[in-house]
Amino acid sequence: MKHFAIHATGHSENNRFEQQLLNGNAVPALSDLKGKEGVVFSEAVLEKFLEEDYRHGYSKLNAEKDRSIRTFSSGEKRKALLIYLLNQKPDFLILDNPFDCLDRESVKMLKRRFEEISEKVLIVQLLKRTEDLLPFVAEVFLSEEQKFIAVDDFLKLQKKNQQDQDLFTEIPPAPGEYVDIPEMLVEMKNVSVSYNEKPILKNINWSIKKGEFWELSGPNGSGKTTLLDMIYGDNPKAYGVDLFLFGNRKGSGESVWDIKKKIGYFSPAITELFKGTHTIEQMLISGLVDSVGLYQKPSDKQLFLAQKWLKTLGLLEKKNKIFRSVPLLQQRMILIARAMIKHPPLLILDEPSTSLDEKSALTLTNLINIFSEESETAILYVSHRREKGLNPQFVLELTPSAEGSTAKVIKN
Ligand SMILES: Nc1ncnc2c1ncn2[C@@H]1O[C@H](COP(=O)(O)OP(=O)(O)OP(=O)(O)O)[C@@H](O)[C@H]1O
Repeated sequence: MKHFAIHATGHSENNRFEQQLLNGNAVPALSDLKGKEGVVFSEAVLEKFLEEDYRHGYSKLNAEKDRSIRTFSSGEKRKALLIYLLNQKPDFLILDNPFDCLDRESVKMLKRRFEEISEKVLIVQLLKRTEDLLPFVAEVFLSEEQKFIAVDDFLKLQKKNQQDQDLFTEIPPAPGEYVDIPEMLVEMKNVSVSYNEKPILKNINWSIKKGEFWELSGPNGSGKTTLLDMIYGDNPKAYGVDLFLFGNRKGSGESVWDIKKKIGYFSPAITELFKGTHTIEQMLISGLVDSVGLYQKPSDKQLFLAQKWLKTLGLLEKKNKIFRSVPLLQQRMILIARAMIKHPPLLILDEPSTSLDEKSALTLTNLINIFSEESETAILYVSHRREKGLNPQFVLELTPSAEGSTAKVIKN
């Protein structure tokens, strides 16, 4: 059986390409599959199950019936989906970037599993990262050129592409200065968290100071999102523990809204919040006023700053384009720049390179490194993938155990 991969880059103008493929239209090899039973492993399919769970309080993915699938960590949700799909005994399986959000061990385990099922089931892998390429794939279809090439030629091409990367050399200035920001932005002292008596985090001691660049890492379910949520969200677990944000104990004094004013935030999930018809320029400016989209006339100063960022990102000519109409990489860079534009005391980037190909991820890494060097912002970067070239000063590594995850600080 000949399996294949389809490579779509973040630069591709045609974001609907994957959808056409899933309908069996764009690639002849896929139209051969008509009449056969196929299943799709993708974020969109997962979302449907989550919605079902939201509406009916139950989803077919949920093995642990006493707990909503929505409370599973992102890795756990994906594993549950895969088990469900394979139980359908499909003729073919479309894997839409199956390793996004999974830790190394899970990736290894899944790769072995895919190898086994490839003996009976035809696999089509929608691929962004070369390192994710499944070993039994024979040919790669290039979505931009609309042609198949051999795997070896594909790997050579990717290597060359990564060398032709544009580098950022500077970032636009801060709009103003934050006053009364203490040296210690985040401080946790012996913080432990459990859900339904299951320990998740154990005695976490962690402090983030002004201007520091941190990476938060750990396998699926180790508690990264829980920690982030305690800082940025309104996770009730943040109250009643020794967690201090910008000098105040969380839950006393400052409101969540006041805290959010001092934090820039990006996670791929927020892209979904921007369903309106805002232009790229408006999207950037909305980062200065902490709104989802822009609903007031921008000042000259705001327009000037947006102009500088658009120039830095090479998007000046596209400033009046509707945000949702531009390619994935550009949407990603705009939302990350939106989080950076106010030079917040703390910038949180939650899995910012998800769904990007290698070259796009390098571009993003370069922007984050430069921002860290040239601004006074502290950065907290969360990811499973060790991005090539990313320069955090410290890594907080979570290691799961039966009593909850413990944390270790690694200095780079
Ligand atoms: N509301 C909740 N109720 C019960 N358990 C929960 C709840 N929220 C999270 N958990 C559990 O807490 C653990 C930590 O989850 P968390 O999402 O913080 O992990 P993570 O490191 O971000 O994982 P991933 O990398 O897969 O996103 C997981 O086992 C998860 O199932």
